[in-house]
Amino acid sequence: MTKENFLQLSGVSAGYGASRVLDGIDLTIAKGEFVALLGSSGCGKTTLLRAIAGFVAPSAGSIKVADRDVTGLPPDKRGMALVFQSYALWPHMTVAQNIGYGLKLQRHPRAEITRRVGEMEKLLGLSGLGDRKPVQLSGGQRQRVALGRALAIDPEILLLDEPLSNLDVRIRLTVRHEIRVLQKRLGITAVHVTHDREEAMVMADRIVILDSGRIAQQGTPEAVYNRPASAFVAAFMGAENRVELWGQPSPGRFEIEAGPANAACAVPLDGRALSRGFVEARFRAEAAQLVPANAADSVAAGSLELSGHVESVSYPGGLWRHAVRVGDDMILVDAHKAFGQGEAVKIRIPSDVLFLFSTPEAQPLASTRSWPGGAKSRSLETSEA
Ligand SMILES: Nc1ncnc2c1ncn2[C@@H]1O[C@H](COP(=O)(O)OP(=O)(O)OP(=O)(O)O)[C@@H](O)[C@H]1O
Repeated sequence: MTKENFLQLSGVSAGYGASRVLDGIDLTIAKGEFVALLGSSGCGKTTLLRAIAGFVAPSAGSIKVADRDVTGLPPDKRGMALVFQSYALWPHMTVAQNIGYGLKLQRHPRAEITRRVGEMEKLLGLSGLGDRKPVQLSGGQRQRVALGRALAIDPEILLLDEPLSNLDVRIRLTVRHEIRVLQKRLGITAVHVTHDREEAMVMADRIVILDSGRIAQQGTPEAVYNRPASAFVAAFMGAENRVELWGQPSPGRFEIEAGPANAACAVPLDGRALSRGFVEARFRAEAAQLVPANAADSVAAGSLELSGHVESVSYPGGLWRHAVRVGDDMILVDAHKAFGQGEAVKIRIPSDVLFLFSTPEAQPLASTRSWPGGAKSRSLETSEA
């Protein structure tokens, strides 16, 4: 074993009865790494965490910790601790008894339990609260007790199942930070299930995005945010605006042809695997620039320009949000100033924040193409990129 493959899942499939939830998961986690499992509801995050913990038996594949095959081991023999969303504290026990619970089960001497509980209370800022019952604590304090109970048994791996989702937003930000600092300080390996993108981004060293029981992409927060590998990941990471374009690769560039609502442009390929045909373009509301339709300045090389009309304007805070009708699509664009309802506008998207993915229909070569909505291409002037 090296430090890099401390926790190793190979071909793990699992499900409930006849329904398969996880499909051949290969995942390697380094010692001391904080990995977030991110995905929409029902994609299998919790099932994966529970398979690692030993509460769900894989139907195929293996799970190893430091080269030790733990696939067939019961949860308490895996050197892991699980923290739930619901805290799962014993209501009749004090804070100290709750924190010491796992140690008591492991039959540690009473003096050692007292010492370890004291350490945990100090570590988690719970000193002085040892005699309280969970009902006498705030949500954030309760979650810290649950964390203390998990850490008290000195696990090699900490598994966190949406531990912050019951906390109000302000407390969540604090506890999020506390968990991260603690995890780094203790050098503990952590796997954190969440459906909150921002939480995964700020806490994790690496994000693993699941889609229907498979890994859609994994990488640093920066990598999955800025270089999504698929339209699914792009949308999940906030690039919800979507338009369909037609283009073809040329050396080093992807030439996008003018369409009913877009000007022609040439986007640097930058290693993207794109084929001739339709592509799905995705971008974030804040990544695009909104300008009046009659703006005289020329668009930057490689930027995509779309034309449309403002349908509605709102102010969610910080920037003005515009819903812009572009052909059949509704595109959201943020801007520092508000444009008028009905105003003709252009949306400019620089190439580095424009994600392009070939669609399944990308391959066929058609001499005359019908664009969605029936309009033929070349209804906009071609701008040189
Ligand atoms: N005990 C169970 N018995 C049968 N099916 C289950 C069980 N637990 C989960 N499932 C199903 O397995 C699938 C994956 O569930 P899982 O809890 O792993 O998803 P998740 O990604 O954690 O979702 P969420 O974010 O909503 O918690 C879902 O379709 C769910 O209905």
